[in-house]
Amino acid sequence: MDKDRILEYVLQDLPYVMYCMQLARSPDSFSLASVALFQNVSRELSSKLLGLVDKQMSLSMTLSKIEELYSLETVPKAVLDGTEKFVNDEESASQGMEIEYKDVSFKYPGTKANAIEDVSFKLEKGQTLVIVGINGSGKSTLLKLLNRLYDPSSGTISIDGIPMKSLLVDELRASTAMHHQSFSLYPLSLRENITMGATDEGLVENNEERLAQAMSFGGSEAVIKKQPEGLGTFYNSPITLHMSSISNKGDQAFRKKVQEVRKTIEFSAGERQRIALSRLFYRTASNRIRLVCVDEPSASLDPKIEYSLFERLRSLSISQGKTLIYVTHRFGYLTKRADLILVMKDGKLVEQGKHAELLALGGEYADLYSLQAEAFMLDD
Ligand SMILES: Nc1ncnc2c1ncn2[C@@H]1O[C@H](COP(=O)(O)OP(=O)(O)OP(=O)(O)O)[C@@H](O)[C@H]1O
Repeated sequence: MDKDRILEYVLQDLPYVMYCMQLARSPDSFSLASVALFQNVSRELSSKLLGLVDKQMSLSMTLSKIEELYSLETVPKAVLDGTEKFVNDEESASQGMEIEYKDVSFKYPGTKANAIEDVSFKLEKGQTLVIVGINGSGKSTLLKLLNRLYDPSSGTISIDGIPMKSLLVDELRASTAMHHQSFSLYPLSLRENITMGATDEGLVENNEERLAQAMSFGGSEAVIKKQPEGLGTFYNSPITLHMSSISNKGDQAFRKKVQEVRKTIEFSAGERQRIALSRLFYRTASNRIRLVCVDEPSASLDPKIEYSLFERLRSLSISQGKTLIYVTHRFGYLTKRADLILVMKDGKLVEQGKHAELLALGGEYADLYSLQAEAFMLDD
């Protein structure tokens, strides 16, 4: 039996307890009518107290969630912030970002082996880099270091010739649009899920054209269209947390709205990917973004869709002068268009160059390339 029921029983029996006690103390002064009255009052009291307990519990749950949110502010940064300003205005965004890794090695905290070892390469402003290699070869790690989620264990990464560690992290991140493999969708409306990444001000609310383009480029138009509230549909809304005690009576229209919002959406992995990619395009359209990074969206996208995604990103990057880094398992179409290809193996950069140069080498790239039968079929 739960504690609410126990409390209810105790309060219901209270009049009889009082009656017996009073009877023992002064048998003449107590009537059955007063017991009935007392019972009515205690029933009222019981329901009020139960309501109060209910409210207090949902209030304390809400307060502890709020406390958790505020505690996020005090989570220490995993990397030390730099002091140098990083220019990310409209003019610099149209020039892209120069990136240089010099003898960079990195070991994840608590692990023994290096995830990447002695990696050196240079990417000029506005160029397209494609990183390839088998699973676990260190491709994602290269991007994580570039976003300063971690710092190299040794070696240096420079941006526009400045050591990355000396730049202000927030400004550097504000100039980068990054789609990680482990992206998240948040318990907000689909509109907010797409527009939340914008780094420029004043555009989040009212830029329908930019939003429509992001949905179209990211391939989420059809996914959003079939949702009951379109862009206003909540993705696994947190409303159940706060509205759990809403009564069955009350305003019908309000209850209907709450029920709509409470519905959870089931998205396939590919559909989730398309929403997240639309977020990337929305952010990329900002005039502060100088670098666009995409980490292997191929797992949930078929080859044709991945090619068109890459092509859109590439033409956007070229027309707007942004630097583009694309991590993929698929060769051919993508790598042929890259200014630079990095081939990773066991954490090492084993080959780098352009498609034709690497094919001529007859090494790792040529081996992997020859295994990509489906890429040949779809290649132009
Ligand atoms: N958070 C982590 N903690 C410890 N080790 C990690 C972590 N993330 C990755 N690694 C290890 O670092 C190495 C490189 O991983 P990384 O994810 O960079 O490879 P990848 O080439 O991107 O792989 P995939 O193609 O599977 O995405 C692997 O050995 C991996 O197990």
